[in-house]
Amino acid sequence: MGTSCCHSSPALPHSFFALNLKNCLSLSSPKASTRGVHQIRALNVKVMQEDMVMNIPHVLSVAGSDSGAGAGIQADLKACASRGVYCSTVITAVTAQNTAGVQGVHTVPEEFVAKQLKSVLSDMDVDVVKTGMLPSINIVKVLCQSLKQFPVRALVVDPVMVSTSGDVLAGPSILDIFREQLLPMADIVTPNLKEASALLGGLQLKTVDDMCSAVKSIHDIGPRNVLLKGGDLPASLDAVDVFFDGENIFELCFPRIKTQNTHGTGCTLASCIAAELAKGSPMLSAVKVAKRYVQTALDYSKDIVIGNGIQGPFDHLFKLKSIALNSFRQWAFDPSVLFLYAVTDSGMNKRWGRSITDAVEAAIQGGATIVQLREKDIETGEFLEAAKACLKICHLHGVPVLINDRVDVALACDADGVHVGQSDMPARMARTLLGPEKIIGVSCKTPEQARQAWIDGADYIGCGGVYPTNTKANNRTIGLEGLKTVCLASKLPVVAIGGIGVSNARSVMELDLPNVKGVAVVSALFNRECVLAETRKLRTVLREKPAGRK
Ligand SMILES: Nc1ncnc2c1ncn2[C@@H]1O[C@H](COP(=O)(O)OP(=O)(O)O)[C@@H](O)[C@H]1O
Ligand SMILES: Cc1ncc(COP(=O)(O)O)c(N)n1
Ligand SMILES: [Mg+2]
Repeated sequence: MGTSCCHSSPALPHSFFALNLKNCLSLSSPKASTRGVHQIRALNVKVMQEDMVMNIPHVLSVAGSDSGAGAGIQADLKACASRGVYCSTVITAVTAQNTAGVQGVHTVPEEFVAKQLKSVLSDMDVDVVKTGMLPSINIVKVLCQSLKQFPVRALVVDPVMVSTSGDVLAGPSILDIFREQLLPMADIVTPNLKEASALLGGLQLKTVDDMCSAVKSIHDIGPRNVLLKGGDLPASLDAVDVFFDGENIFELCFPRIKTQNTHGTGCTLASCIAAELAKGSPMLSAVKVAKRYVQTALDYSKDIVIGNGIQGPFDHLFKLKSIALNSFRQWAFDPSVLFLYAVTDSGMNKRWGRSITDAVEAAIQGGATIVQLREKDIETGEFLEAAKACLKICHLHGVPVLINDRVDVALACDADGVHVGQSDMPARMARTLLGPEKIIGVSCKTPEQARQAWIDGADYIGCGGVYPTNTKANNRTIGLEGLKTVCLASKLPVVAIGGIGVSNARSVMELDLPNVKGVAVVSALFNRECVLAETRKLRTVLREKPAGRK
């Protein structure tokens, strides 16, 4: 690795910050003076009189605005936010831009760029400056002056000249000042193929070998590290970026994602590098994380459609895909789905010679309103595949799917939620991992557990065993009385579970407890020859009006 001391001060995990704040004294190194950053600090900690305060890692993006919000300042804000880093902004140009290209550029006067720079840099503790579109020579000049006046710990330069759409964002007249002033101050410069070619006087760059020699020539201009991006290599090739730290060349090679949604990849990559450096990462790690991040975001967003042009933006927060998949689902959890709650059991299905998916399909045909996959004794890979297949079937019928216990499997297959027991992952932690919109159910036997489930952000309670059952070993039966006690103590909707079937489901419903929304059933559906017929029978029983009611 190169000479920058950021390489010799390994990053520490964030939990370290939290645990050791009281023990850390004066960990911040002095800010760099004129030439970029040799002193990337390992910890974002500073001393304020007696008290320790932790600075949130901070990137300042100096870039242009993209009205379509796929690239530029908007991409930088999203990338930093998703990497957990604060991002302030200095806007150098306002572009009229969409997925078809750039329709217009309005350059901000350099005096006003200087004013924005001063506002941010004189007040806030910026760790890393990341530059994007710098549309005039004078803007580059004021930026370089500001960096000398207010040194920061790292400078990431994305020498934006040509957008992914092929539009010119800074003309060739910018090249001299880039070469003479900006690049020599940079800790890393991240040109794409066209920009690298322009920096090298029009040199043709077509292969990875070309890229490997180009990074050395660009390094000679003065930046400490060079990352030459290969997004624009022929589509038949992998997405190869070449990194050079002054000593070693690294080819960072990832499979090319087949997608039109690559608008803003360059801005995002540079912002993500800046964000990782702001957290204290060494340069190569920052670059690797950034590349992986862009790859993952592209993969998640490969099928989204925003705009009618050829180059769409991608989703920095990796969420649009799951929203699109789950679009049948109501935004708020609807407790009425607990009505006929089918819980699978791999042992039972094996005994009857059917697959999980066949069992689930039959339960849905019979009228199940929600499905929980409770697979205690199969391998994770097999569980995940079965879960994906069940999700497809259930979603076709608008039926939500929950995963028992395995939050990892729920995340991996983008299930609708999880059901956790008292000895599984705490509901509060599951909520943190799954986010606000997923369904979380908790098994409760006591009013105290029910109260805790509410505090932890659960959506419903599974209460039982109401009747004796063989499905779960050492499971205390709480009876109808126990069910009543829990229900009266809780505001949450409840599904009754444990030994419930066609013969006794009505006694549960006839308790007439307003929060009992339905019954959850394992053996009565799946330990039978015909799952479809049993589910239908149960549905009929549940739908019967209580005696004496019209
Ligand atoms: N289709 C793709 N699949 C995977 N990675 C890609 C794809 N297109 C671009 N990238 C990656 O996105 C980043 C930005 O690259 P590039 O598009 O070359 O820069 P720019 O957006 O500045 O033109 C690079 O890490 C590149 O390898
Ligand atoms: C305002 C602005 N800045 C930068 C880019 C480069 O975009 P890309 O990351 O796709 O190369 C852009 N299209 N618009
Ligand atoms: Mg690109």
